[in-house]
Formats: sequence, C-alpha cells, structure tokens
Amino acid sequence: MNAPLAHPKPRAADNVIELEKVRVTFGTAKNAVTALAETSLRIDKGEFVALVGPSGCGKSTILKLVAGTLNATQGNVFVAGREIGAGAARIGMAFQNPTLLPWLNIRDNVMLPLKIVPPFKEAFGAKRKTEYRDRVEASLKQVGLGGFGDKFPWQLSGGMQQRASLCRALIHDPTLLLLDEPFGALDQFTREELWEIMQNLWIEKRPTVLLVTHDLKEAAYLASRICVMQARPGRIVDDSPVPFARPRTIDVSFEPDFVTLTQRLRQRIVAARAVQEIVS
Ligand SMILES: Nc1ncnc2c1ncn2[C@@H]1O[C@H](COP(=O)(O)OP(=O)(O)OP(=O)(O)O)[C@@H](O)[C@H]1O
Repeated sequence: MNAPLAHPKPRAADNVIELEKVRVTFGTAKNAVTALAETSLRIDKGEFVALVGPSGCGKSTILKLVAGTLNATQGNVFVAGREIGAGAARIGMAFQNPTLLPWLNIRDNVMLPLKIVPPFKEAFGAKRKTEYRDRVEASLKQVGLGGFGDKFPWQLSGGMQQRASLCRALIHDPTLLLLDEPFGALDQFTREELWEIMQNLWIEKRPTVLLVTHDLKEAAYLASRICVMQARPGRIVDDSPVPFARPRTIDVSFEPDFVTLTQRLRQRIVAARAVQEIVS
C-alpha cells in the first residue's frame, strides 16, 4: 500500500502543478515495480506541456498523480487549488478511447460535467434545457458536430466520438486539462484536424494542459514545452521549449526547425529506450 503524501507547502500561484522528488512503487518485495523515482516537474499556469518517452516510462503514472487518482509513494505532488482547498482546480480529462456513456445521447454525455462539477452543478436543474443546452450545442459545433446532439455514441464514428469526448473534457472550462493520447486511435487527417481544434481551444481559454503522447509531431505542434522521460527509473531527462509562433498550422511541421526538434527528441527517446533495455 502507498504511504500517504507528505503535506505540501501551499504556494502563492494558482493552478501550478509541481512534482517534487516523487517516487511511485507498485507492488511489494520482489514484485515491486518502481514506476517513478526522484521525478520533479513544475508546470506553470496556462502552459501546454507534452510528456513523451518510451512505453512504460511512467507518463500515465504522472497523469494519474496529477489527476489525484494515484498517491505518490514518496515526495510531494502539488496541484494548486486541490490541497489548499481554495477554488479547487477544475480538471478535464480525455483518453485514447472515447469513454462516452452508451445510454446517453451525445448532448447529455457532453453535459455530464455541468451536472457534477461546481459551480455549474448548482444551477443544473434550472439551466439544463436552456443555457447549458446552448453551451453544449456551441461546443459541438466548434468541433464539427453541430446537430449531432440527439445521436447516441454508437451512431457516430470513432473520430466523431473522440470529438465529443473533447467537448466533454472542455465543457466546464477546466483550468487543468489532462490528455492521455486522446488522438492516438484516429487516422492522420482526423488527428491533424483535432490538433487544430485543440490548439484553438487552448488559445481561446488557456487552460494548463498536460498531454501524454507517442507522436512527436503532435507534441511539437501542440505543446509549448516537451518533456522526455526515461524508464528504470522513470524520470524526466529532457525539458525543451517549443518556440514556434501561434496559431500554428500543419505547414509548420515541414519547416527545418520543426524537423530538427522532432529528430532531436526522437534521438533522445531512442537513447532512453536503449538504457531501458540494458537495465531490464
Ligand atoms: N497498477 C500497476 N501495477 C503494477 N505496475 C504498474 C501499474 N501501473 C503501471 N505500472 C508499471 O509502471 C510503469 C509505468 O507505467 P505507465 O503506464 O505510467 O507508463 P507509460 O509511459 O504511460 O506507458 P505507455 O506509453 O505504454 O502507455 C510500467 O512499468 C508499468 O508496467
């Protein structure tokens, strides 16, 4: 069983993520797996950070720590608003597979956070057929799903379901958006379309975003900073800013600086994988 977190010091800035020398160990004795060791990471308000690295290096583990669904074995995890209780961070999440509820239509699926997240939930009864409905329609329209609110998930393609999942992740204006390979299962063209939509939403609302991805082009197109991880022990071994001006178009991915950046990251990951194989 994981030990409770040491009580973190309150910070002045709101909505900052900070991992301080975090260790996460799953299992015990000879079955123990150290997923993260001495991992430190700070993300400021409004940053868009991508986490990349070889399979099993601990990317999703970091996401779970930040989401609060997993406790660190050692070290501190600070998410502004969560520990100190003042104005709790509003978290939105999207995963590789759309997790829409099959018995609800798309409108009600997208509306779900408004039903359960404060301050929206207090007015849910009064606003669900007016203001909240309009809000959902506007959001669906923004991702090209205008008029699909009455459909059920099984009546939509995988790409359309993923668009609806993004709407649900964003409908309550999250201050913190956690994305675990949300575009991973889509074809290249749908993926690029959704990158553009995601970028526009980030520019408009400026949530703090932590994106886990295996796609270096996606990381360099979307993020303002890219952290490369290495396994055994899991930790961050490279932390690079992404300097390209916004709004970015897909054309940026053909520019020499972009190609140089993704090649460098690729080499870093190849090196990280090699270390992983030697240690395993
Ligand atoms: N619940 C668990 N019990 C035991 N080991 C776990 C558990 N969750 C994760 N691990 C191990 O911790 C390590 C990190 O896993 P994690 O899922 O964070 O990696 P990842 O970088 O997200 O991988 P991928 O890119 O393949 O999704 C892996 O070795 C994994 O096997």
